[in-house]
Amino acid sequence: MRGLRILVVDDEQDYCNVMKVILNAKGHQTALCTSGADALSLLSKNTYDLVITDLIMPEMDGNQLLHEIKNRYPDTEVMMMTAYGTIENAVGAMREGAYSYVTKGGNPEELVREIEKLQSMLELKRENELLKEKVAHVDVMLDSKSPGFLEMLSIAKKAAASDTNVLILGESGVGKEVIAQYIHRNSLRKNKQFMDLNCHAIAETVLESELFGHEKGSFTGALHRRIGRIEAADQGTLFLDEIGDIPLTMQAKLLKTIENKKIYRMGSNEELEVDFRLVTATNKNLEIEMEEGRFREDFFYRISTIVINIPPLRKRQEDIPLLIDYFFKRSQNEMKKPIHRIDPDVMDFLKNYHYPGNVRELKNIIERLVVLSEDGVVQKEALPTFSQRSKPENQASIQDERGLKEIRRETEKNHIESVLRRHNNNMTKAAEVLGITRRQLFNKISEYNLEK
Ligand SMILES: Nc1ncnc2c1ncn2[C@@H]1O[C@H](COP(=O)(O)OP(=O)(O)OP(=O)(O)O)[C@@H](O)[C@H]1O
Repeated sequence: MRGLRILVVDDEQDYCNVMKVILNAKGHQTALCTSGADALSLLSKNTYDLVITDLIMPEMDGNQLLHEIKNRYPDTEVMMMTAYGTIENAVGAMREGAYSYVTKGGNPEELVREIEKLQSMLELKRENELLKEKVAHVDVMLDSKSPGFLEMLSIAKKAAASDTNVLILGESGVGKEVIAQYIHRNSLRKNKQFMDLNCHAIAETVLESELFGHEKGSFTGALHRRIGRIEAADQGTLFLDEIGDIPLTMQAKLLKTIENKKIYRMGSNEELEVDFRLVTATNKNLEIEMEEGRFREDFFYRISTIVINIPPLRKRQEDIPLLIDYFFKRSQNEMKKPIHRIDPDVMDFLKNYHYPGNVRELKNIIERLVVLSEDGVVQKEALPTFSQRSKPENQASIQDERGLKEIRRETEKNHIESVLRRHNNNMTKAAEVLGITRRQLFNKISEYNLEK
């Protein structure tokens, strides 16, 4: 079991010191202070799982301290220490939210047992939260008939069993996060936290605070202490998506963290030990990023002990029918809209489309089809506009040689057409959705020769 972060509060310094020896010997991290005011000051800077406080102290007594703690830090548990003869007070404290009480000067085993009970309870609480999270994420489809995908899965499974850093590569929407979670679920860390962070387009200070956390007041706007993702991933898995987007300075900081397994929250001198497995992902070509000086080589070698390449959906055509079936079932369940007929043209399209947006695009198209279905029937008119126009055989837009202007015009035209259709040609509504005036919309309609 993971040791707890404990704060002992007692006006007798010697007693505090003895407690520290006992608690640290049991694997806990113990901090000490000799008054309620000092305790509150420490609590405002550090996080503790448990405060063990003497009941009788000058100025602020244990009950007052308990009251403050429960008000300000409801997740921190409090244990009362009480001398013989004041047990009633301690029982009263439990009514106020104290976890339990122990007799001061009694057998230390009593204290150790109480803390062990608390550890089990906290562990259970954490596992419960994780379980809830997992149920939300576990709904994926990894059956496959594609040799490339199956080989990738087998590498992922082997990687999961080790504790090495994994880098997942693949186009946008292929399921990099899905595989990161698969690795976590198949690893020894599966009962601990899976913390993820998408590093794309996050300002550097925000990214630093997201990763490392910060103390209250460490920068303008830091109104509260915040635990960073790295700290929260302790004993679990940290998944950093879009790793190719993080600035060089942050790469250097992360490299140091991976090597030392230690962090400081922003604005704090307290060194925190962290133990996590790092999984990263990107759709960028990191070799080019390194050549062009945007990605550190030493960082690359650290994070890429095992590299997993997820093939794009167009290279695993044989899996498309499985995924179609899976997403139809899932969408029907989620939306409570049973489907009993799918227009054969829709199926034909779904099976032959080249899915530049990969599994995400397939999933979105099917969700759309189910939303737009009427009386359990999926009509071909419900397909997105681009797909009604392009026949499967001319969908190879990877070799599209048109200029940007033409592409922009086509996208604009298709989008206006689909918004108009969705709103039954209601010009006011469509103009509002498109963010233009009615007059501008009229002009676009005549420019693109769209039928109203
Ligand atoms: N095998 C799968 N089973 C179920 N859903 C999947 C599967 N693969 C991908 N998806 C779904 O497709 C969407 C995209 O997946 P994911 O976010 O993992 O892709 P990604 O490669 O990380 O994308 P990006 O590069 O844009 O971050 C998600 O909604 C995800 O749930």
